[in-house]
Amino acid sequence: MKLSNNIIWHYMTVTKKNRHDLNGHKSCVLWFTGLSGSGKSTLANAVDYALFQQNCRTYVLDGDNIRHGLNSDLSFEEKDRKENIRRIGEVAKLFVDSGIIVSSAFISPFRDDRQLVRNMFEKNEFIEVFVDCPIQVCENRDPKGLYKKARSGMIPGFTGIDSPYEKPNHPEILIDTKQMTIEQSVQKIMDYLNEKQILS
Ligand SMILES: Nc1ncnc2c1ncn2[C@@H]1O[C@H](COP(=O)(O)OS(=O)(=O)O)[C@@H](OP(=O)(O)O)[C@H]1O
Ligand SMILES: Nc1ncnc2c1ncn2[C@@H]1O[C@H](COP(=O)(O)OP(=O)(O)O)[C@@H](O)[C@H]1O
Repeated sequence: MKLSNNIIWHYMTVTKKNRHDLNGHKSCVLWFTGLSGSGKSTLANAVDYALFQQNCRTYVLDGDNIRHGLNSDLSFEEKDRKENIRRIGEVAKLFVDSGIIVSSAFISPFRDDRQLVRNMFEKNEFIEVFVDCPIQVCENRDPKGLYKKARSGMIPGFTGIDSPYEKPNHPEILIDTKQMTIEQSVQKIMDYLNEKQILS
């Protein structure tokens, strides 16, 4: 059932294109997805910094941070993860509409949910970055001690242990953080943005 009837879209005078022209670059979302500990937050932060250094308008949306506020009512059950990603997709869309280059760092374990977000955007605006890293490596890194807790049964439904992660089939960018350094990864992403003429 549609909950909101009689709602009519109001078109604003300042367009997304106007904002791109003002900023000197286009806007997009770099959608980092991968296991906990794969390096999503590290890379989102590093790319954000690299872009900021080039005078780009940027922002990071990070799973842990958003779950402290906007999505603090959501759990890690499948239906709540779905709602988590849907809301972040909508927030990212607002940022992209405002001319900003968004780096989002959410596990976003389900293909359908990522596809739903992709469908919210225009062509070339949604850039899926698969932060690929074997679970053994993530578990060795265990930057927050969560794998240890999950293995001891303290966090039921932990992604990669007893909750699934569905790898992207055709990500725009694949980063193997077992093999690549943070600097190499940032360079690969910057090269992609330049190649797609997002930064010009
Ligand atoms: N059950 C379970 N499974 C996975 N992760 C868990 C869980 N419980 C808490 N955490 C912590 O929450 C962070 C993931 O939040 P996300 O919003 O990115 O998850 S999701 O996209 O809704 O699946 C995740 O952050 P990252 O480690 O940065 O990925 C964890 O720190
Ligand atoms: N090549 C790499 N790329 C990204 N992170 C790396 C890499 N090598 C080691 N790390 C480390 O792995 C950890 C990844 O943690 P984090 O970025 O919080 O991952 P996630 O956000 O996916 O949970 C950090 O401590 C980071 O310093």
